[in-house]
Amino acid sequence: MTDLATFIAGLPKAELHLHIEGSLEPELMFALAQRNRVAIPYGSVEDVRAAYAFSNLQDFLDIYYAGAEVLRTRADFHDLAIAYFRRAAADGVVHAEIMFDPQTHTDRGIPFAEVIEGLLSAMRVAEAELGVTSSLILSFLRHLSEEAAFATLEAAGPWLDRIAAVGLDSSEVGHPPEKFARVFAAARARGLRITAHAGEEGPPEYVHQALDLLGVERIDHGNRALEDPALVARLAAEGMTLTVCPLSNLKLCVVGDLADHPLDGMLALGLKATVNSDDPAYFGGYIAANYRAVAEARGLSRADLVTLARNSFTGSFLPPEAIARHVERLEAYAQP
Ligand code: HPA
Ligand SMILES: [Zn+2]
Repeated sequence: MTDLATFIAGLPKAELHLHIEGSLEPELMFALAQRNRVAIPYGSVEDVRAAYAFSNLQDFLDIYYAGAEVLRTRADFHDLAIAYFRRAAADGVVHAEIMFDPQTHTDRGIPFAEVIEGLLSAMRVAEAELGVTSSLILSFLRHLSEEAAFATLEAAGPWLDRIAAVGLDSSEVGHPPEKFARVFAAARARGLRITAHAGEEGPPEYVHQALDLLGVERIDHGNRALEDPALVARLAAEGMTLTVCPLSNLKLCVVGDLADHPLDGMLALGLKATVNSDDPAYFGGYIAANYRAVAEARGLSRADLVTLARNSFTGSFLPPEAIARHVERLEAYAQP
């Protein structure tokens, strides 16, 4: 490993923007297809990887939802999540807040219990064996209705004490946050924390709505907020965390080239940006690969990398004492 790669892998960090279904590697997709006797439209692992050429978010989502068809049982969700935790631990992740899309599964007849119990059992193993703590973010699919989101929140009822937050993902343009204002109010009333994808492909107005109508505590992506200086000033003044995903941005053509990625520009504007992997099996790398790629493309300093790691803890949904402990441990890495 290069010095930079060693430094990045050793830097304790939290991952705040990770779709567990997006960590389904082609090898596991094939294994689960066989185990569950599900047909998949690929002849080989190489065929799958070759299909991962996207020109926008929707191109990716079509393939991502098709891939999720192989996930059927609680053992599948356990195996999926434990594979992610192993990769994350090797990348220096000590805490992960993982999104899952229950509707992708319940709409295929998979019980909510199978999905969440499989994830929860992997989370217990990750903590006991890898020392990685984690929490769950239930993400509503925004291309579906408000009514369907309410039904999903209802289905989650027995597990609400094991779910940290709700989120909002899937096709952004045409599905503004305002569509889900009432569901998010209900989630807040049940004590859940709040995040939402906004400003990935959608306009700055969607970021305003996420703040004003959903009450988000952080913004997933947020790239297009940079088009609105007043919004940037507000996000900076409120100390709002942005969960930025450099390789995702490249693969979904949110940026044309990593050399033009706005990550360090965000930091310079006083925004609390973080680095995350989004859907690592589809976008070509886990969290350390994201740190490395953007660090090389933008010439980030070690101090910038420590700032990004610090932001990942301060932007997490961990209790304040745990955040303070993680931040203090980072001080050793901040020395020049
Ligand atoms: O990056 C994303 N954006 C929106 N929806 C998603 N679902 C998985 N990944 C994403
Ligand atoms: Zn995402």
